Amino acid sequence: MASPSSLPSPPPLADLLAAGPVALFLDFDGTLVEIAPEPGDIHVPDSLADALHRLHERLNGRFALVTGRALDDLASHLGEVTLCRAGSHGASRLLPDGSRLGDEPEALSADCVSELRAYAEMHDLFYETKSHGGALHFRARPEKARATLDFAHEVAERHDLCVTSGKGVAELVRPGADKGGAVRAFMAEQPFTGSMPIFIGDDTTDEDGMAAAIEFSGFGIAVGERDSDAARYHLEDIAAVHKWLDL
Ligand SMILES: O=P(O)(O)OC[C@H]1O[C@H](O[C@H]2O[C@H](CO)[C@@H](O)[C@H](O)[C@H]2O)[C@H](O)[C@@H](O)[C@@H]1O
Repeated sequence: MASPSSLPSPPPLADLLAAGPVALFLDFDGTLVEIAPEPGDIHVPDSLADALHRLHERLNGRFALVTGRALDDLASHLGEVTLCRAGSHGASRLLPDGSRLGDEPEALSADCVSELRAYAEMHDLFYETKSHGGALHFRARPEKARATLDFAHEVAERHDLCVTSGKGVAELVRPGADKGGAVRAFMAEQPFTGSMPIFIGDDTTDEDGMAAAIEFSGFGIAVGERDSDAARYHLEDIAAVHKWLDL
């Protein structure tokens, strides 16, 4: 596990592009936009969507957003985009024209959602309704982190689900929902095939995306103050990400 301070800064993107075709996979919360107290509170600059479309052009279409948010939620913050994007931790994937890449994942059962909602209410947590999962947010109640994670694992076992844990959150998802799956799915498509993937992210869920980038001879860039197993490089914060990408 590498600490942020032990990882170097990445070479300039222009140098990497000059050496050969590069594909960029970008996380959203904590990488492109600042973390906020609750999921709906994020501030997304009006200029961000246009800047990402310019980046998509610069990379000749080898560009994808890969987020834990559901894609409809992403669109409610970023607007409708004509970019490759994977939501619900990589399980729900769209191409720039809006056509689907792979199957749409199933939603959680009503029973499971009721159980999660009841737990959130009882323990004063924020419950985030998601298209293909259910998230228990304990950012405002950090003392509840351990118990919430234990509860999430117990629910996952009973409902044949998995748990993804991120910054202040435990989420129930369908098995196979991870960001590595999104990287592999896009890398099998033109214009990504044969390029060197770079995955940039700030959270534990991004480690799967970075590990998948390594499978294709690429690498990961960890953002912020989190130790990383998979990253080769480090960028200090969101401003540094924007600067490196020239957004
Ligand atoms: O993969 P990402 O794009 O980083 O999405 C991960 C989760 O992001 C959101 O939660 C996180 O950001 C919130 C807003 O800043 C913050 O309040 C929360 O504590 C963070 O966990 C989103 O709500 C989740 O659905 C995503 O899975």
